[in-house]
Amino acid sequence: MSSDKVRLALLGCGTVGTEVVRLLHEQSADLTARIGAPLELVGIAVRRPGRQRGSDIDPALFTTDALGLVKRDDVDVVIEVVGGIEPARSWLTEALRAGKSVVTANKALLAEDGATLHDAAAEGGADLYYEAAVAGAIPLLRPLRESLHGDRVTRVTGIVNGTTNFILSSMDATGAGFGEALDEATELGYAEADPTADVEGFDAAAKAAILASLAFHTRVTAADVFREGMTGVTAADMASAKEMGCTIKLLCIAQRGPDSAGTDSVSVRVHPAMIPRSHPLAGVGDAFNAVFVEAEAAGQLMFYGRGAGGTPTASAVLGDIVAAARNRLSGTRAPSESSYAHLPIRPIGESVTRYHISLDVADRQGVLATVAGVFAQHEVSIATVRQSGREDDATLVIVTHGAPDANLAATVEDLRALDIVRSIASVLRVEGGA
Ligand SMILES: NC(=O)C1=CN([C@@H]2O[C@H](COP(=O)(O)OP(=O)(O)OC[C@H]3O[C@@H](n4cnc5c(N)ncnc54)[C@H](OP(=O)(O)O)[C@@H]3O)[C@@H](O)[C@H]2O)C=CC1
Ligand SMILES: N[C@@H](CC=O)C(=O)O
Repeated sequence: MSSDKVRLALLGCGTVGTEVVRLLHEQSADLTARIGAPLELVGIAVRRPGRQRGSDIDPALFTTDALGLVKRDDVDVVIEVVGGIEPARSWLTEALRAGKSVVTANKALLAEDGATLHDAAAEGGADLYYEAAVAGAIPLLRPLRESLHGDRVTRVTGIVNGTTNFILSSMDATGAGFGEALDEATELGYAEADPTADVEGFDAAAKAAILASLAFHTRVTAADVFREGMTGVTAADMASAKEMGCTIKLLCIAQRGPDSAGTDSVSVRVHPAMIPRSHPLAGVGDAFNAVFVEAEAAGQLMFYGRGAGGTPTASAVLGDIVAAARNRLSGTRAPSESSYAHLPIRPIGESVTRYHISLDVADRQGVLATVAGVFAQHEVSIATVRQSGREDDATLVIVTHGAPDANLAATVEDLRALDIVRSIASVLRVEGGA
């Protein structure tokens, strides 16, 4: 690298990439002053080079040959904002092994096979930065990776998907059902044409794996994360949550602690849950993200902001570019990521949570005793019971004390088999509060 410039290759120029280019142009003088040398964008790889990008980018920069661009000798920093596993993994391992710094927003790749990227970075003595991969603009990974390294993080609870938070906030505010709220999110440009990754929790699970890996110094992949989407949350569930002084959020929860045999382990899960309105995450509305970190010495910390969108995400990418460029000029490297702990993953069956169960029952004599008996049989303690309706049209809403997921699953299975239980309308976890 010549010390007069830091040369950048950009892979992808869509929602995030276009904003990265705009900010690089608009903030060029400030960035030069902060880094100590100018940044030069030497090429942009895309699929369709002729496409209108909505900003005045020199057309000569575009190429469809991403690998060729990565391999260019004059490239110092590779910025990947394409997404997906392949070919992104091949491009980035090639760059890192060759000693080029990498900045990526690719949560799917980091969660599925982060180890390959970290190994390639170690092999090439190169920097791998990915602040934008979780919670967009919110500075979160650097605090976990650096500021909290003297502490022991015990739990991370977050709203890390903007689309689903918009949908659930709208259901809460208007009483709308899931479909109606999703249509609104699509109209306003929050939800993608195919919202599966968001509403089924895949996006949040990838982010949860990255957060857990950093928080607990261990390797967690997307496959280790228990995942349940939020498509089953109904207007009735939201109304029930309101009656309890709660709302419903799609949460990612990563916890460190002993498993049933007393071994230090981690559990990572993504699912909708009721939380009390007094919980710090309950007030996080619209498409905002927030992450609540609990550490032994620091106590409780809250990170809040915009978790998606081209400009907020580009802010995090630019921060990483500055860090990588400074390191190259000074011949230093980012603090390496520690994954020394090798903690086992605790199965979901051992997760202890409170539950809210809504049953449609025939209101015959003894129904309550029969239902309560099933809970007792599986050692699930009942905290409250509420009945509404009469005769063949009654609803029982039961809230439990904390119980292992496996016990609750067995309870629900046995309840389903009772002829007085016509249907189980919903089973939702309850998090936060006493
Ligand atoms: N959008 C957001 O709010 C956030 C996104 N991210 C992450 O950022 C990354 C980018 O997301 P986003 O900008 O929304 O995605 P887009 O789909 O808007 O853009 C993807 C870009 O990649 C290009 N591309 C796709 N395949 C290839 C290929 N084989 N070779 C070269 N270029 C290719 C596309 O080219 P073309 O334009 O020609 O089609 C496009 O420019 C993803 O990893 C995403 O998860 C992270 C946080 C938030
Ligand atoms: N689809 C994601 C985008 C950012 O990661 C979201 O809605 O949060």
